[in-house]
Amino acid sequence: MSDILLEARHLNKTYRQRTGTLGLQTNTIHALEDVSLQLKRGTTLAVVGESGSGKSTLARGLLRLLPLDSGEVIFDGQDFLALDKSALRAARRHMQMVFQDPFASLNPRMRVGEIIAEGLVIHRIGTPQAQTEQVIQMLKKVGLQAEDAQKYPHQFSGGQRQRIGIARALILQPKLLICDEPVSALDVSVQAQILLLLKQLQHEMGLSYLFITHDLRVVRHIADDVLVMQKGKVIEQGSVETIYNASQQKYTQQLLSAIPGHGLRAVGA
Ligand SMILES: Nc1ncnc2c1ncn2[C@@H]1O[C@H](COP(=O)(O)OP(=O)(O)OP(=O)(O)O)[C@@H](O)[C@H]1O
Repeated sequence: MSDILLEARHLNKTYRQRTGTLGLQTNTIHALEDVSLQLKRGTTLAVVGESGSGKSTLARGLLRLLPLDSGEVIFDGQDFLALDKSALRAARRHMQMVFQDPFASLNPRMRVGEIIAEGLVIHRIGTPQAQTEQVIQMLKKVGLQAEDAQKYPHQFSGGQRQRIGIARALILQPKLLICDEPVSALDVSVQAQILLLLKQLQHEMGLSYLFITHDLRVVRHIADDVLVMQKGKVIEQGSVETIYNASQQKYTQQLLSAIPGHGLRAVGA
């Protein structure tokens, strides 16, 4: 078994936008240009870049939630983009996503227990009783309580709602978790708790994370490796230490300089 869980090779994606008063002209946006990456099992790869750099397009392309123009995605040894419908459904069980806004991504009319159990129900895993037990175990794992299964999302704080989002994503025991700005909507003290929880769960469950963020402060706490994107291109990649201590790129240095305490050390160097 390869120690690489996810590999992307030369991904490209363009969007066409209608412009002009009558919308008769078109403008091509290169959202991904020759993007390649490798995520090692049990580790975290952070994808960093400012707004519009292509991070969400990359996440959605990797999951086949949007079609890519070209490139290859190898997930757990399989040519992911070539899988037929039933093989894709089976593989999707092993890749789950945690979203930025835990309120918008949780159905307000469903009880928390039902939200977390949904993956088990869709994939017809276990009896209703076994599903209930698994949901309760998962609630405890993410720092919530069994009684919380009966409540609705609006009864929780932002941080607790993100715990629910994480429980929902992990109930199927996936191999890969794609986290799309999972702490950006939270207060700084709550961010730290959620990052700590993600780290503990990674260790306990042997998870691999692709962690998308615009915030290099967060990266330092969670990532092993970092990939920096600008305007659809990978401009730098390496271990978190290399990127923090010896970034070669002005753009990365500028992102770093926005971190309080990191200073302007390297900018313009
Ligand atoms: N459906 C779409 N149609 C046209 N252009 C799009 C579409 N989705 C994204 N884009 C453009 O593609 C580029 C990359 O967008 P993307 O959302 O992937 O970046 P991002 O780094 O995730 O940004 P953010 O942090 O703001 O979400 C941007 O220029 C964006 O305007």
